[in-house]
Amino acid sequence: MSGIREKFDQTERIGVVGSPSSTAGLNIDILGTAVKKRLVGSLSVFHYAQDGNDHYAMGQITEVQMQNVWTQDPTMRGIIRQKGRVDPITERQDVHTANMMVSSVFSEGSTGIEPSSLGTVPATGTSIRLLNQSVMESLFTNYRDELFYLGNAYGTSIPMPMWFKHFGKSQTGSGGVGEAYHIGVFGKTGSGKSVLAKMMMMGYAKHPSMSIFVLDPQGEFASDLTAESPLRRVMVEKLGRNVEIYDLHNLVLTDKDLFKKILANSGFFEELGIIMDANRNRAANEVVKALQPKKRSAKKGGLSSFGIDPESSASSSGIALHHAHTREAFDRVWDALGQEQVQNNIYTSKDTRERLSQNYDTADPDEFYERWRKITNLFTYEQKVNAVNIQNLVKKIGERQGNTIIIDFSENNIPPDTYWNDSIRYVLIGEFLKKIKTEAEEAYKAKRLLNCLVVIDEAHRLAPREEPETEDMSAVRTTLIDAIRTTRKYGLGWMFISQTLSSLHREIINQIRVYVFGFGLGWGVERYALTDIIGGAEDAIQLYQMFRDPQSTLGERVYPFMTIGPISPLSFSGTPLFFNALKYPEDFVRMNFE
Ligand SMILES: Nc1ncnc2c1ncn2[C@@H]1O[C@H](COP(=O)(O)OP(=O)(O)OP(=O)(O)O)[C@@H](O)[C@H]1O
Repeated sequence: MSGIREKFDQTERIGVVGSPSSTAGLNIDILGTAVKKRLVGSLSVFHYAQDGNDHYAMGQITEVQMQNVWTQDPTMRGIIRQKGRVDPITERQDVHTANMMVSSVFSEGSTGIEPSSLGTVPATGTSIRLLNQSVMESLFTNYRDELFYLGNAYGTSIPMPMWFKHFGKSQTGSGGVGEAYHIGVFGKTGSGKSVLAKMMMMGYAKHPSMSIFVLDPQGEFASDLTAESPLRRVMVEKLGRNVEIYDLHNLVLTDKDLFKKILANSGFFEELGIIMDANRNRAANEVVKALQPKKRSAKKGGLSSFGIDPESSASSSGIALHHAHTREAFDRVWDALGQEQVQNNIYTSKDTRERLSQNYDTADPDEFYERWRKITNLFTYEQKVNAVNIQNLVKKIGERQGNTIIIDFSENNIPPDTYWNDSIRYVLIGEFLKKIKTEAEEAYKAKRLLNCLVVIDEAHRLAPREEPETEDMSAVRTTLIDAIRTTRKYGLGWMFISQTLSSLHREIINQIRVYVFGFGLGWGVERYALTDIIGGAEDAIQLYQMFRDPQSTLGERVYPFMTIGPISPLSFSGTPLFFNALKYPEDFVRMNFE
């Protein structure tokens, strides 16, 4: 036997089961010896018999109440008002009660400790004790290698056991779930959510078979991994993972339609007075046609050689997209835009066509070439270190398991000669999302699970609840929602990091399985959104509202979180758990990697 009963008997008794209680929530009468303890958030445990076996039920104390009926009597009130206290009554007659939310139950049978459930309510008078590390260790001996720590139970110094199982098929000892979880990490700015998301990422990174892909619009993960940071030390030195970081200095776009889209939206045509969407799109088509092989001289490949055949660029037959940045390519395009037939294709009405013609004649080609070069630089391999296209980059998560790939889309990492704006950022992210989804589908068709976590920072910008302002943003939102709906069963999970719940698309929130809430969502619209998710569990909301803003605390900062979902052996009933994040990096690295 595990000796758990002896250890249990040695733990501190804080109260007894009181009445009324139910399997959903227990009422606890707090013992006089425990009323001066900080109990809210404490992990507590009780022993009871169910189906002839010893059972241990665990949970957190969510609320402590005090009542003294004597002091509510009007006469007593009067005396207390004058004297401040009535000795036999004030304090002595105080009755403290607490609510305990049971989050997990284990039974001790002949085969050892096994998960069970609270199938009955223990008798009044059943002792409630404070869970200590020694009991916890006995309970989880079988899972010891899988446990991972993000924090201590709220308001205590007891580490809260958690686990981050990979998304692949379960092999002996590797504990895969065989499907992915979508995860949401929420909290207002400064609540510590980015740090927590990184800690969770490291939890997953412990599995050598799991790939991690980070879409990093702020460059936060990238900068943390480039420098000699704790994150880098853990990922590279301790876990021996292959970490690759890419930004626009490396990325090469290859898609012809993407080129048309970017060109049409780049302002290039506006400078020629081509304003309306439809006309700009037609103009972009004409540009692409101009780069294609001329019909009479086309010897090989025709359309299919466009953008694919690296040898074709200099030939008169066509100019490959990755050579479009050359002056030769531009001259050909510029020349085409001056032709009457081409202008006819852009504008059907005579007036507008003539205006275009005039604008063209007075335009300075050198100036236009400068603009052209910045756009086409997105599509070239030249002068790029480790040049890689989106397709090949995404393949890295499928071809070799255990890769960690970070794509930095931040403003401060744009090469000087490259055209860049928010719209392109969205278009690029959209391309990544589509390719990632395809990669997962292909793996699944080949009877593999991708076993990959995609981390998306600033998720509310990519999938806002309100209708996005532009078509590009709207397309990204649709792609993202579509991807997360379908990829779970392919072993592809998404971790969304966001400052808000209320402005993130509902469909994303609905698909999330593991929620982590940091400080700052307890009021106004955020509170509504939160209540919606946790099903109106008032106790939990009240405890969540006691969280203090880490940015305005005196002394050492604590970063409190509430989590719901299958990331802890302490919670398989879906009840929220409360913890304070471990001090990062010191305590976190020591607890998990040393
Ligand atoms: N567990 C922790 N231990 C020590 N310091 C922490 C911890 N969590 C966060 N911090 C510190 O608090 C600050 C804010 O944390 P973080 O960047 O994670 O917040 P955030 O909620 O992601 O904010 P933003 O939305 O602005 O990115 C950082 O300086 C970080 O180093």
